[in-house]
Amino acid sequence: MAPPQGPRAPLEFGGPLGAAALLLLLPATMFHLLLVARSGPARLLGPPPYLPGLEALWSPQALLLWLTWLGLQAALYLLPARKVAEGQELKDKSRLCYPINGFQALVLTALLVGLGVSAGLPLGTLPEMLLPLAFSATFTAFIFSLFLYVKALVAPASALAPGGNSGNPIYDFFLGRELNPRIYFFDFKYFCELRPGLIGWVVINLALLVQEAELRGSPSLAMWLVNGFQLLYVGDALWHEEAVLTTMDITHDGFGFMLAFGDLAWVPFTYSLQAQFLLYHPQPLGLPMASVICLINAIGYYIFRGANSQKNTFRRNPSDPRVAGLETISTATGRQLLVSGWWGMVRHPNYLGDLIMALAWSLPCGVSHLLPYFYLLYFTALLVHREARDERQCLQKYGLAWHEYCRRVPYRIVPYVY
Ligand SMILES: NC(=O)C1=CN([C@@H]2O[C@H](COP(=O)(O)OP(=O)(O)OC[C@H]3O[C@@H](n4cnc5c(N)ncnc54)[C@H](OP(=O)(O)O)[C@@H]3O)[C@@H](O)[C@H]2O)C=CC1
Ligand SMILES: CC(C)CCC[C@@H](C)[C@H]1CC=C2C3=C(CC[C@@]21C)[C@@]1(C)CC[C@H](O)C(C)(C)[C@@H]1CC3
Repeated sequence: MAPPQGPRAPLEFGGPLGAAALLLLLPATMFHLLLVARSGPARLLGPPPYLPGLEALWSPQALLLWLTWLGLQAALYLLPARKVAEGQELKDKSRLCYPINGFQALVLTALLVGLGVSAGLPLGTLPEMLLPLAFSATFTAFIFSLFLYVKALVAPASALAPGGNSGNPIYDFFLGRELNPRIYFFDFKYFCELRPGLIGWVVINLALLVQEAELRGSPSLAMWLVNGFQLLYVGDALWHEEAVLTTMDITHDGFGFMLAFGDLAWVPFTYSLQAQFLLYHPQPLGLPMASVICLINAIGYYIFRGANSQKNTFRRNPSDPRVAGLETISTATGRQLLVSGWWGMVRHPNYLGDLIMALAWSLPCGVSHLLPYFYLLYFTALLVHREARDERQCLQKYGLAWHEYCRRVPYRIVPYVY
């Protein structure tokens, strides 16, 4: 059994009390958003329109559907992959292998859903099941996190994450103890981060579009835009699946309730909020405004993809001709930091692009309600917090070289603002 690492890693998220509050607050916020999106006034701030009873939340059919979905995605994960990629080096100097077949899973899911719809599957009824489905996803995330917590008790110390091993069970349950929990080749964190939630988000959006078409004759332009933008985002994530192996979630964070709930419940049921809002609150959108919004999304995507690809290319092979001409700072670890190109503009250009896209996803919903802007607000808070965590880790890793980088590139996310 692995001993707890003690209080060496500083506690995050407000320690055990903060973690306990988040355990309740995150699911409560998700249900609040689901209820408010379908209510007439759609008021983000204020009490929910009603408190659902257990009969509105608990449905064996929804649980069965949810488990079938997880099973389908797990089966697609296990299919032969076009490539097997190596992850970052671990504490014991080994590297784990990951199948690169996420995009294939998206395409096969689309084919299966298409086949199902042509065989009479009532996709348009899915929006009515969102509440019990979200409840099933939350329930499974709790049970799954318990399993992960217990599994970590028998994991070797070298398999534990730097945080999440404080010895406080609530805090550790929330943050996650084991870095890469696996059963043989099946990596739970990698699977959850990119498959059931992200692909589920796209399917929920599509079901909302289908229901809107059934209700009003055809989907609105606003609904098309939201569906198109978010499909591009998910498709891009799965196309560049290998890049997720260098994100903080995979390389640093343990797998516990925060990520299990985030991946399985929060992403599909709250990231589809704009499409949910549009189904119940149709918004007029003219072609000129739609073109402006498309341009905003394109600019955001260009920055997001450019910055992420530049860093990934550089980390994989610094002498790649696409990045070889960029200016760098050497660090004591032997790794270098880019100080020109996207990473010379601000210290997190990828966050900037992501935030611009988040704005483009809300704009089709008009400006009469705050609710569709929830994602933008939450995402700004998430990225500011994430950026602070990343800066702490980089300072620890690179010391003086990081100070030099901050001096050369003073702004964090938005040039001349922040
Ligand atoms: N939609 C959503 O809900 C979310 C989306 N995201 C997106 O995920 C993507 C990945 O984000 P995230 O994992 O947080 O962080 P990043 O991809 O920005 O990775 C940060 C790491 O990049 C390396 N790095 C930092 N500066 C430089 C530099 N100048 N030169 C070279 N390497 C550098 C450091 O690691 P090292 O030096 O060790 O390589 C650092 O720890 C982002 O695009 C973000 O917007 C993130 C969270 C949620
Ligand atoms: C529930 C809490 C409020 C916090 C949970 C956070 C998670 C929802 C996010 C943490 C990092 C994420 C990433 C993506 C989705 C959201 C979560 C899981 C990502 C897969 C989205 C698509 C991007 O292209 C990406 C770069 C692959 C993202 C990686 C990080």
